[in-house]
Formats: sequence, C-alpha cells, structure tokens
Amino acid sequence: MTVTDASAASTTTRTGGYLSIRQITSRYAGGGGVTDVSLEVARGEMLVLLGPSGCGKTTLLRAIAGLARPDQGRIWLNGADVTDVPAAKRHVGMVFQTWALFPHLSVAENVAFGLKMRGVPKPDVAPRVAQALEMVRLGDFAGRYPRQLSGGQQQRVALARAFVTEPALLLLDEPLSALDRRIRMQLRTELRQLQRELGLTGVFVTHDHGEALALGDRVAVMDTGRIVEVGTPREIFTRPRHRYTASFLDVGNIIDVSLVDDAGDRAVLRTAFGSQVETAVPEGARAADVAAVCLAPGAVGITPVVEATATGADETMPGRIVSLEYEQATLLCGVRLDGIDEQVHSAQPVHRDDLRLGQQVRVSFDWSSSFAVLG
Ligand SMILES: Nc1ncnc2c1ncn2[C@@H]1O[C@H](COP(=O)(O)OP(=O)(O)OP(=O)(O)O)[C@@H](O)[C@H]1O
Repeated sequence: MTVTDASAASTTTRTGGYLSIRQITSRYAGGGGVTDVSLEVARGEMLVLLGPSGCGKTTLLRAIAGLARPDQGRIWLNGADVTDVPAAKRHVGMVFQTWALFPHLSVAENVAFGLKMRGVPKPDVAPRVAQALEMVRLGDFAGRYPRQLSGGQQQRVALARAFVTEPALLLLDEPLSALDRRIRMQLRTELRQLQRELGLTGVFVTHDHGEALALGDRVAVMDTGRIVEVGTPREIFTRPRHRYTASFLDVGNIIDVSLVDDAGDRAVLRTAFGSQVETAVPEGARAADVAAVCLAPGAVGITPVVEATATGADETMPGRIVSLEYEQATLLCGVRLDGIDEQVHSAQPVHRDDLRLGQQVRVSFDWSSSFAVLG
C-alpha cells in the first residue's frame, strides 16, 4: 500500500465526492462504533452528522481524521485513498468541543503553530495569522494568552487555528457545545459564513437540531452506528423518511398506521385513532413499509367541550388536556384521547387562555398536511 499525502494527491482518480466514505466499519471490543457507513461529501460542502449521544459520530470523525484505522472500508479524500495515510499527512483541520489551546502561547502563536509545523516560510506566517484572526474578529487579541479570553473567544482562536492552514478538510466535533446559548448561536452563524466564504469542505458533528439546520448543506442522521438517512436540512426537518428521524427531530405527532389499500406511490392508511388517511409513499419505498404518519401540532385543533355539545357527531374525537407547555411563540397542549391509549399534541396561540389542565376537549385533525414515514 502506497502512503500518499492527501493534499498533494492527484485528483484524477474517480471518486463519488471530494470526501468519499465507503462502507466504513469501526467497532470497539465492548460494542459500539459504526457499521457499514457510506457517505459522499462534495467540495465546499458542509455535511452534518446528527444523532444522539453514543450513536458513533465521533468514531466516524476519528476514522476520517486518521486518528483511528477502521476495521473495514476505505476513505478517499481529494481523489486519493487516504485509509492508510497517517493523520498528520491528511491535511485535515480539527476543532473539538474542548478547545485545547496551548496555554503558554499567545493567541497569535497558537494560530501560527500549525503553519510553522507545516514549514510555511517565516515571512508568510505573520500576515496569514493576522488575516485568520481578523476573520474570527480577534485582530486586537493577538498578544493575549488563552487564560485572558472568554470561552467563546478561545473557541474562535481554535477555529482560526484550523482555518489558517487552509486544510483539505475541516472536521468539527461539537465545537460549540461548551458555550452558552447566545455565543453558540452567534458563533454558528459566523462559522457558516466563514466556511462558505473560504469554500471549505467540512464534517460537523452535533446532537443539536438547530445547529444541524443552521450549518449543514446536508445532514446525515445516525442511530446506533448506522446512517438512517441523508438529506438537506429542509428535507430532513420537513419530510423525514424514517420514524426514527421524525422522532429524534420531534417533528410532531407520530401516529401508527396499518395499510388499507396499496396504490403504488400512494397508500390508504388507517391510523391508531381509527381515521382513514391517504398519503404519498416515501420515494423508492413500498406502501407496506409505511409505519406511521406524522402530523404537525399545528394541524391538530382543540375545542373546549361545553355541556350542550359534549357528544359531537362530527369527525372530532373526545379527549382531556394532560399538559400545557409554552414553547417560544406556541402553547403546546397535550391531549389524551378518550377510550384509546394515545396522546396528541396541539399547537395553540400563546394568548389562548380558555384551556385548563384536565379540561374535556374535542380534537380535530387536518390530515391533508400529514406525511408517511417508514419504520
Ligand atoms: N475507545 C472506546 N472504547 C470502547 N468503546 C467506545 C470507545 N469510544 C466510544 N465507544 C463507544 O462507541 C459508541 C459510539 O461512541 P462515539 O463517541 O462515537 O459516539 P458519539 O455519537 O460521538 O457520542 P457523543 O455525542 O456522546 O460524543 C458508544 O457506545 C461508546 O460508548
């Protein structure tokens, strides 16, 4: 096996993407790891790996970085098979959750470190460091030491240190998760702008939906070491294909269904509430594989029952309010349906003041906006 430096590699070898992860399996002795993961990342694209703690995101990132050799599979970068290329020669920039700056070096020296290691001529170092610090808006902090910076500023230095070497690939492992919410939101916007401006290709690991939506050109959803689905943030958040994704992203009510009629790309389904719904079958799947329908809380209506209208002969269902929670601009109302062991959520305007815990209501469903998900 020839060991190649990815940054100097020929781009003539055909690969699917700029970064091509092909059937990577990397398991730990005690269980855990990733199994048969394949992903393609285009040049200039930011791919987000999204999944709960322990699903294998860091394991995959470490394999891409060259910090751990996978048990099986190959990794191609910029036209070269880098599976056996040591981490230091892959020309990959990494930023982690904890920013591990050198405490005894100034901000400028921290950023310069990678350039010096790569043998960048001395006269070129200072202007590149200055430019990188300007990019992360820390131009005035060059002479400070890490201990004199806030957490958000330290993470900016870590980003500058990763950008400054113009890496072939930027790998980010929950780089914002240790920061408070306001700084996190601000930094993620800045990070996205920088990544776009510089045309950097990146893989960003997070368990935070908002971060995935804000940062990713595409999002790969992971569950116990496997990729469940890959799509644009819009696809993943508005039309997830799988129940797992819908549930992880909390897209709304997920209601079990059974198949009544299979019409190829459309299916007639009976919900666990007894309603009949016709929806499109997810592309490339069979009607028989549809496991549930998703219905946003905004498509569930509730009307308090007044004695006189207690028995509705319409399409509504009786239920009782079991939770009332404020979520930003919405009052999220949990209703347990009478007679069946099912709970639904309805989104109501925050100013609605006629709803009480324990109150009897009638629930209506606008199934026209529902969509089917696979098991
Ligand atoms: N060095 C190791 N030895 C043994 N098991 C490990 C090791 N590193 C990770 N694991 C296990 O492999 C699984 C995947 O871990 P990994 O760190 O890749 O997940 P993750 O999605 O990045 O999680 P988190 O978001 O918590 O960082 C977990 O079950 C973990 O306990």
